[in-house]
Amino acid sequence: MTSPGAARLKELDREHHLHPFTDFKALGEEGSRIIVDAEGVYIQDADGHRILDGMAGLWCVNLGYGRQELVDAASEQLTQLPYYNNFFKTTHPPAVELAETLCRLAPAHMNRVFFTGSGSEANDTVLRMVRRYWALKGQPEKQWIIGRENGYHGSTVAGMSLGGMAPMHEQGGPCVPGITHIRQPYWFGEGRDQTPEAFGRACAEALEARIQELGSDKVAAFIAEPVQGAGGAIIPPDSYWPAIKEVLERHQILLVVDEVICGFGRLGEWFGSVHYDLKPDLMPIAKGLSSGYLPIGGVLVGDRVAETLIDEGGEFYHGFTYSGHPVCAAVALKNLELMQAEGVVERVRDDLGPYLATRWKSLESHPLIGEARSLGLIGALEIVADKDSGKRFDKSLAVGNLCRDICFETGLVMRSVGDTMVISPPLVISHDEIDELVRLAREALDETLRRLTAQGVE
Ligand SMILES: Cc1ncc(COP(=O)(O)O)c(CNc2cccc(C(=O)O)c2)c1O
Repeated sequence: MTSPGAARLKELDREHHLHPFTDFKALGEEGSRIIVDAEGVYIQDADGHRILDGMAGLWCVNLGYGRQELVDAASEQLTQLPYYNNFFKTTHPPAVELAETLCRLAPAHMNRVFFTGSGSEANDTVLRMVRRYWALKGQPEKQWIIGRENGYHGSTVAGMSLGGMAPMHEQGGPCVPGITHIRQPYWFGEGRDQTPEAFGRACAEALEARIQELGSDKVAAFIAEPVQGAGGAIIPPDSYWPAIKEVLERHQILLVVDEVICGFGRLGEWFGSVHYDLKPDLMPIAKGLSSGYLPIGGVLVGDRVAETLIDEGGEFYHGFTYSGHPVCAAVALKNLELMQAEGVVERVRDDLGPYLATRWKSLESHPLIGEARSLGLIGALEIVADKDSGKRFDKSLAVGNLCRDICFETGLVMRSVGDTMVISPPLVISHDEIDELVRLAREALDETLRRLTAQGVE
């Protein structure tokens, strides 16, 4: 059956398809963009527009589009064994080999992995494991989990509750009990009355204060992303993580480092935990694990939690139909093999990350930009109404969304988080493509400024 034309697809999409994180009515009125093809760092829509995908899909297409090796790995596994589960004391080669590979790439103390179908399911698993661990240790009252305001840990009820995004809580609440949030290390948005170093320490002191408030014997875990992604590519001050580590080491509290975005080379290391010298007890993963070609997630489990769950736990009543799905695992395994063979992570650390940092920083000279920051291949631009004061535009203007839509017109995907523009390109991007990304971003900022000026916006 031939696929309907673009116009027909848009009509059917409007009639039948409810999109994630979308104002359904507004999209119905505006119509959706049909993405039909992709190669390298580019996507192509049904109208023939070639667009540089500065977001690698949703922070996930780390190896870029069109990797035939991943297609072949899926095809071969589909032919060999399209599905079987790991429930009935059964397993299959892809799940075993992927588990071994992941544990070899993970920090030395992490030697077990539990597979899921997504990052949200990984964080649901984290919640279940944290509670189970402390019950097995004879401390079931250690129930509180501390997250951060504006942190993102998924869209299941547990993921939403672990995350600190108020609009999600207002829509999807009541949240899972026993979860509380402290301030985020967002210096540009919340800390510019202090030096970044002082602000980083102040955010860590907030963790200490909350632990004291709740009682150290009642706090089970702290969950955080190394760099907050969906919250706006929030790179913490250098003082933040060392201070957080010091607080956690003084209390018997598990550390959960959510690596769904920061994992698999995004920050120039296999995991953000390596970049920040963290020792997670639990590490949710997804996205770059398979470069987004097929859905797979999981939780890497540190020895002290794993050994308790194994030696004292008996049956752990938790799991999903697609936990360790053979085709998804086969693609993830090939993805990791290619990343290792091509030296992708090392190139982000030693070449592409530094190159992007220099080119990205040049955008800070733009009249609309208050800060241009990046780490590895994650970057953010803070759009401001006044460069000196950092004053923002009125939220009603939705300048970030305007800039995002203009980016698409100029041939670039950049994500807007409020008035913060975010990029997270594929890790196979070249210097020339980084130059093009920065040029297109500057063009979009110029056009955004032109339109605001034409509207009489100061
Ligand atoms: C840190 C983190 N943890 C968990 C999840 C949930 O993963 P799943 O989506 O696979 O259930 C995420 C997902 N992050 C995510 C997902 C969708 C959109 C955007 C955006 O920034 O627009 C970000 C994430 O960024």
